[in-house]
Amino acid sequence: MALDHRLYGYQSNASAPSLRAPEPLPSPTLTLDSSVNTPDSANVKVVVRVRQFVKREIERNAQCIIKMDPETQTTTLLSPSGGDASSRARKEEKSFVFDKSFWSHDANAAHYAQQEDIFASFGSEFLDHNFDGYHTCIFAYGQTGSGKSYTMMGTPQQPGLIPRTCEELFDRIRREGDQNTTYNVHVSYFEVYNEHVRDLLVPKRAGEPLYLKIRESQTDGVYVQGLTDSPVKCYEDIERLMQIGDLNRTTASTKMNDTSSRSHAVFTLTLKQIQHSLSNDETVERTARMRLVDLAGSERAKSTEATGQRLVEGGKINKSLSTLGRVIAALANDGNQQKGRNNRREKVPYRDSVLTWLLRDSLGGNSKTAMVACISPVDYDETLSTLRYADQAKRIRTRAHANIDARSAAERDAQIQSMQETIRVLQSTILSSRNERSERVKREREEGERELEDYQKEVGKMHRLMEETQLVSDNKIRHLTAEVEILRPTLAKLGLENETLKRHLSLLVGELKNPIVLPTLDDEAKDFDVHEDEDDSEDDSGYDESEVTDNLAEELQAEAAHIIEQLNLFRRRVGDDHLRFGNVNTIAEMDESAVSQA
Ligand SMILES: Nc1ncnc2c1ncn2[C@@H]1O[C@H](COP(=O)(O)OP(=O)(O)OP(=O)(O)O)[C@@H](O)[C@H]1O
Repeated sequence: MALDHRLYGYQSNASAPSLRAPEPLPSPTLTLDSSVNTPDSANVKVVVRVRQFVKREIERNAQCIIKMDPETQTTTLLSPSGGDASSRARKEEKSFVFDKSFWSHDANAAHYAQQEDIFASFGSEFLDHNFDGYHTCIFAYGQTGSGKSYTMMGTPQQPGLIPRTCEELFDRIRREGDQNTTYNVHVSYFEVYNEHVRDLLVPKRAGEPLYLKIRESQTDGVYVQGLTDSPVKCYEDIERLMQIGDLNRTTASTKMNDTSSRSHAVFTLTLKQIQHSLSNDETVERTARMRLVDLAGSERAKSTEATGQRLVEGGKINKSLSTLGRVIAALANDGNQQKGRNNRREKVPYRDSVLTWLLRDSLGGNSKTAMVACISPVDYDETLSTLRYADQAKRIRTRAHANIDARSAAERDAQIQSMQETIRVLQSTILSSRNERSERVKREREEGERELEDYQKEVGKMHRLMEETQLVSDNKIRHLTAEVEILRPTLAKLGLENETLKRHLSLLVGELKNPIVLPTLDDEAKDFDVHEDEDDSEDDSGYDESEVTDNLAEELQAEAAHIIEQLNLFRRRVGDDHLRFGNVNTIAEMDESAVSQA
């Protein structure tokens, strides 16, 4: 698992009941391992899954033409029986080796792959990458009705990769997360339908559908403008959003599938881990984006018997999938020839479809990517086409790097300020272009609109940054308050021990200075002779007990002063954060209790 506890440990000596003052509380050292920012070049991981027969196939007594070898991970497409001699000759047996070949055809088979097996084989590994700060993408590809939605989303009884990834994400944060790190998770969900982007988290409205624009920026790459990006605190929040999204997704019944997805659906989780250091107020941010894509299925009009709207949809789906095919082929070829990046960018036809344009980074850039090729157990041609796609995808190499950013609290504040300034400039530009009444109005209006969009984006970013800063601060306050609470009994105990020792010492010093001498019988006999010599009776041993006890008292006082100094340090740190971010009640309470303890 990827969470590195060396970075997170925060030790407290509070439980050690000794007279030693506690060590200054160590803050975790935030270190950036330079190796994590070296791009990690790796091949796209490709797995294949064959589903069981569906009702219509059982009814027509279909024959399974897929064989899988769990040892070698080979998937074999068998030549179907029946048909004429020329078609049998054309449909010969073909074998392919993948990272995994999942046999989900026959539930009684020893190597039967359930939903949890798919997640365990790479969903979990991809989450490790996300916690390390890498972007990932898993996409399901295959003909209509081959099991893509079942694999990605699943059913309430048999949840697929998306719900399992989300649940495991929050489980890990709960199990392994630590108090020096703030975890911030956001979810977006959109579909590409007939080459248009629709936000699946916004309810469908009557009338004109609301399509979103695709834009590109230097800092954010290609993105969907105005897409809902909902903050989520727990798995139940995501579950609710998934339900909204699935209700909004465009599906229809076709001859090949009762609930056929008519769009490509892109579910994105963004995980931001902000790790803070109490000693220098620095933060290290790891930002990872997980894209989980359920593509629409390729389909043959002959098989689906689609007409009208369904036929148009099918055409668009096939067109974007064929662009995806060309992108995969170009990237695979590029991976083979090991050409430079600039060369790659020119050749790969990302811009030829909305889907490939949006997935550009996931397919050939900064992402660790996996493809699940879903196949039906019966259709030779469609399955061969899917297996060929998958075989090509194996050769694609992506170059992922960990998205890690270290900055001080001052830099965070400076960034917020600079954003405020950008927003101010954009606001005034928009206002002045609105007031302008020249012949260039149209062009300027368009520019104004673009500026307005930039403005809205900047405002959104600034809000996010402020929200994160607030979360980090709350976390630090919680952390420091907890430390003070842990130290409180030790401090009280030390105070008591200190008082008792002081009393003992003063008694001891008093006794040494004025010893009480009880008379003995001999003394009584000599009773009258000793008085004159009393003041001269000095100890000549050289060991001055009063000096030792004085030293001890000084040491104890110094330790007590050190403890008080530590407490004051806590108060100052907590005070700083409260001054910056508010919460007056708590600091007042802490001040009171700290003063009373001191
Ligand atoms: N591994 C599996 N085990 C059991 N049933 C499955 C499995 N895979 C798919 N199915 C069933 O097969 C049918 C088609 O699956 P699904 O809707 O996931 O296909 P799809 O590839 O998403 O199709 P489309 O591209 O048309 O949306 C569904 O009834 C689904 O429940």
